[in-house]
Amino acid sequence: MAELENLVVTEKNLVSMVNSYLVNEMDRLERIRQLIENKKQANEHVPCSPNIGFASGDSTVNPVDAFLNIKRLVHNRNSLLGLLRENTAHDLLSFLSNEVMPREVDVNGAATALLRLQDTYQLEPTEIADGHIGKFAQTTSMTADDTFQVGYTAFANTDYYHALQWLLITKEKMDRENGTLSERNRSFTLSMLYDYISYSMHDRKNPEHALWYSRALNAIDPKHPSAEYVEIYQQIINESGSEWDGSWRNLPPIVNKRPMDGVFLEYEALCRGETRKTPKELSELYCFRQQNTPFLKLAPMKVEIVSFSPYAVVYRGILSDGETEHLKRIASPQLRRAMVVNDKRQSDTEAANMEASYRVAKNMWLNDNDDSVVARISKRMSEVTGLSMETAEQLQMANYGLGGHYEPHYDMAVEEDRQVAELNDQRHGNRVATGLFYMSQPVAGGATIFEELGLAVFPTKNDCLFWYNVHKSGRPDMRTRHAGCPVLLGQKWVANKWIHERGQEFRRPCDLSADV
Ligand SMILES: O=C(O)CCC(=O)C(=O)O
Ligand SMILES: [Fe+2]
Repeated sequence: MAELENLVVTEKNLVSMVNSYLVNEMDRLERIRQLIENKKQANEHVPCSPNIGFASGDSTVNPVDAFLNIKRLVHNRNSLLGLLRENTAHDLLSFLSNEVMPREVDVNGAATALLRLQDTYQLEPTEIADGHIGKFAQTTSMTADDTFQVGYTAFANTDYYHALQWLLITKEKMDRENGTLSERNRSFTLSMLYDYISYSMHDRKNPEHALWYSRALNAIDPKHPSAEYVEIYQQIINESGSEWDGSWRNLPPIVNKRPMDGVFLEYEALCRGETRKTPKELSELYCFRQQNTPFLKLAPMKVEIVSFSPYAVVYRGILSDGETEHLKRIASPQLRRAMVVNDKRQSDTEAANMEASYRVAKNMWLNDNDDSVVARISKRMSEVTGLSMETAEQLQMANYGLGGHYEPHYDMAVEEDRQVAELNDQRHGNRVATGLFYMSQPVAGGATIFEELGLAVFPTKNDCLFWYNVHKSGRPDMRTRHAGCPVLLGQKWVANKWIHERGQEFRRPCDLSADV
């Protein structure tokens, strides 16, 4: 998202580069035309034969003619070769190969992001297709070609639930657009559309509709490889005892329920702000001004408790606008696609730093030694939390992508195994606490949610959400499972400060009871 503004500039640059390419290219073609024109005129003044100079038979071999002809031919050949080889597209080609230019995978990524937003925020696909982002914004309406791209992306990912929705919208839009957009201007054909709808209908258990579209495909393109499915669908219908009479009017209603496997319903509800806090629980929460150190006496911190157990607070206004903007400015050029460590969903051999669809963001790290603002923030964090930052990680800056999110996860290592042992050896113990700084305020979406706690915190710029990931005993607190919801509208920038166990022995001592 941080790069989208640059893309607008990129598009403007592209237009001006294509324009100057066209001017150069027309000039080059004109020079080729003139060369041939001159040649034509020159030929008119030269006797037809034996102008090559080496004519056989009885024609006179005139050495001067021969010299002139050879010279002219060589000269013309070189000029023509030079003009043909002149590569005026060179700059344009290298611009188009530049990594800032979006590629096919980005179109697919953006389409997948729309589908994620549709599910999480319970948006109607028809509304999205007409350019409505919930109640938040109205933008350009999509054409049949646009909605086909979304449906096709889902289809290619074997997500037939979304594919069916978006392909049917495409069909409807196409019927409405008839005449204004010819097939030549579309990236798909009617056969493709009927083929994909038919298969999606079949997958979503609508055999009558699958047959209907298969027949339609057969009618327009009898040689299409999928046209033979007509018989298969007919058989499925016969075996199902369907009472359909074969007419369009009596087609049964389409069924297309969202498949629920791998769906985090709790997560999505919290993202929409449907928290599970009772009025009583809410009434117990409070805010206070923290003034327990000499520094804080001079500059009290506004603290808002959002959960008592595990302890989680929001430090209001812990950053200034100037600091936030400074950090985003220095981070922007270095943002790279975020990797996840030790991915549990992969086999051990693949477990390394990797991209994952469940974490869609770009990030980079800022070191205390590199920048005085970064160092100042660490110091302030130590002041308000009472914890040592000696063993904390660098500040991780992250900018979420289109529909960017981070699915439910723990920040600390949760297994009493090699992972924790490694952390103890090299990384100063487990991540005892997290400070999540909000560096921007998305217009909609992008909450940080805690599934177990039924808690959703919506980002507010310059604030920091802080919580303990482990009990005082050092045991991981499994209630801290949390997620970053997809951004519906606007920008989401965060910065993570992960604080480690070593150095906190006297600041947060072990308690007599294990799980406090
Ligand atoms: O962006 C958020 O709200 C959560 C981010 C997060 O949990 C993380 O980066 O570990
Ligand atoms: Fe996290």
